[in-house]
Amino acid sequence: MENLMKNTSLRTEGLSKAWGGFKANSDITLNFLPGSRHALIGPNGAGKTTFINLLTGTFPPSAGSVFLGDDNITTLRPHERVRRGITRTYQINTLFNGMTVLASVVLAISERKGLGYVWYRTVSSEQAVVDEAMALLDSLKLTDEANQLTSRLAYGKQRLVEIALALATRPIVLLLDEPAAGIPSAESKELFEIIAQLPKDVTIVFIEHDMDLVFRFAERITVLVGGSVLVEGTPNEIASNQRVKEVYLGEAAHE
Ligand SMILES: Nc1ncnc2c1ncn2[C@@H]1O[C@H](COP(=O)(O)OP(=O)(O)OP(=O)(O)O)[C@@H](O)[C@H]1O
Repeated sequence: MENLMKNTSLRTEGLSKAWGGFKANSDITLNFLPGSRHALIGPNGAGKTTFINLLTGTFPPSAGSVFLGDDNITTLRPHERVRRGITRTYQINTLFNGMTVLASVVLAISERKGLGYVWYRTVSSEQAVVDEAMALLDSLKLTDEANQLTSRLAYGKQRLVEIALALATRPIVLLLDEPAAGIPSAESKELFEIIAQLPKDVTIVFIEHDMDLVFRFAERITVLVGGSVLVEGTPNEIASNQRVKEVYLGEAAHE
């Protein structure tokens, strides 16, 4: 199913996750504005990845709900959420070795279109799929790498291919879990510049530890501490918030 409702917003109400007695997420109520670039920040162990996992349906919440527009999607499974338009990337490399960049993206588009498992035939016969894949690669500055094996690419380029695969699902909301992790800082700035230029109808939620990147590219920032939302706001509001300075930015400065 193609996603036509690009103005749909993702939001949570009282979302919580406990592991035994430990509360990894507590009562998180957040609204991601359609088309915004929204950073999730917070100290290690603050619950950022847990929250992303609750949004994608990797595991069920202990309490609370996830809504996409008017639909309560709390009980939907991950692949059903992808079909609704919620797609993610991971902190770790999840690419298939032995495939070219183009073939990987063609496969992902074919999957979305219900043409999975016949991708060899698709490559030769479905020019539209190849054209879409090449346009996607162009938007991520990966045209020159189209025919290279993903395993041969520099790590930063591999992260971009992962974003291409996520975008191939035509997401309404793209969740990026530390997209620049492990990438040299010059390259990570380039990566974020490419992310910033992605179509404005895609809401992008990203976890990032590098505060320069966060304050440069985010339009909204949510600070999580100890599994709860400390504060949410514009970069200016976050930068001037005394509690954030005390519990997070000050701490980060001492790392
Ligand atoms: N499957 C699990 N079982 C038990 N505890 C877990 C599980 N997953 C996460 N946790 C715990 O929940 C807490 C929050 O982890 P999470 O990975 O969400 O934090 P984070 O903010 O993403 O941290 P980081 O910035 O280090 O990636 C951590 O203390 C972690 O050990």
